[in-house]
Amino acid sequence: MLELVQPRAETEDMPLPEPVLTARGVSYDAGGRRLVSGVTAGIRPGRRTLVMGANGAGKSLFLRLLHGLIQPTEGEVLWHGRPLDRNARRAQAMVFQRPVMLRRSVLGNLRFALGVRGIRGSERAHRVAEALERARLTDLANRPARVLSGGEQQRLAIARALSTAPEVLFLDEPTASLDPASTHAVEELVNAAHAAGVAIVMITHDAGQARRLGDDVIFMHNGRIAEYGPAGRVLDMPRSAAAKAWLDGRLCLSD
Ligand SMILES: Nc1ncnc2c1ncn2[C@@H]1O[C@H](COP(=O)(O)OP(=O)(O)OP(=O)(O)O)[C@@H](O)[C@H]1O
Repeated sequence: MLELVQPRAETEDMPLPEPVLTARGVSYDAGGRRLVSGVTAGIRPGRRTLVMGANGAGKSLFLRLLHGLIQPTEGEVLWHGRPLDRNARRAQAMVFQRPVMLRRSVLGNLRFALGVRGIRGSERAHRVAEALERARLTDLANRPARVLSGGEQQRLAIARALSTAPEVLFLDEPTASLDPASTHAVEELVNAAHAAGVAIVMITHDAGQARRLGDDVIFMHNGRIAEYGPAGRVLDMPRSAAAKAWLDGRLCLSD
């Protein structure tokens, strides 16, 4: 029987809520290699889970598996205890390091994302206005989204994702190419989403960011979860050799 790998009540007195997403013994093979290997983990509602690990450790693949963008070779991903389906994916949103912008205005990008989910009329207008304000892009609403700066595009991508009211927001290194001010703006958006009850699953290489944002940290190594626990504990007192080495700057590649 598989044991769920998730933070025990190491520093918390409250019982843990049921995971919204569960990976059970998930493996993923491609190119004749096992790239994700036997990952078992639960993503809990209302938590910010930061996924860390060296380049090539399998972090992006793990997020894609959780979001249902790729299918496990072995094992399963469960959404509220049931197999992931199209409706489950619609209750989730994903933002990439290089945001995907439609060839439309800022406003058009927001309207489109809501329209394809059947949200129209005054509800859509309300959500668009809220997203523009949240992303601090109201003044740029009519500008083509593709001419925005990297930071502005990332704010738009996150606000667009949040406008669809997801239960889970996946972020794959959203601040990797941003300056400190833009990084701060993105972190504010992530925290606003967290305050609204959205479960956050975010990849970062930045231990400072993981300390600022993380409730939990999943540390990956060679396609496996080396460690999963409360962020402060994992970052300050790592138990796995891989996390210790990475935090000491000794683990540069997933070797
Ligand atoms: N479709 C594929 N076919 C073959 N190999 C792949 C495929 N997708 C990913 N890989 C390999 O799987 C490994 C894990 O990839 P992944 O993108 O998950 O790493 P990561 O931890 O997100 O790395 P980084 O921090 O560099 O973004 C890498 O060695 C990558 O080259």
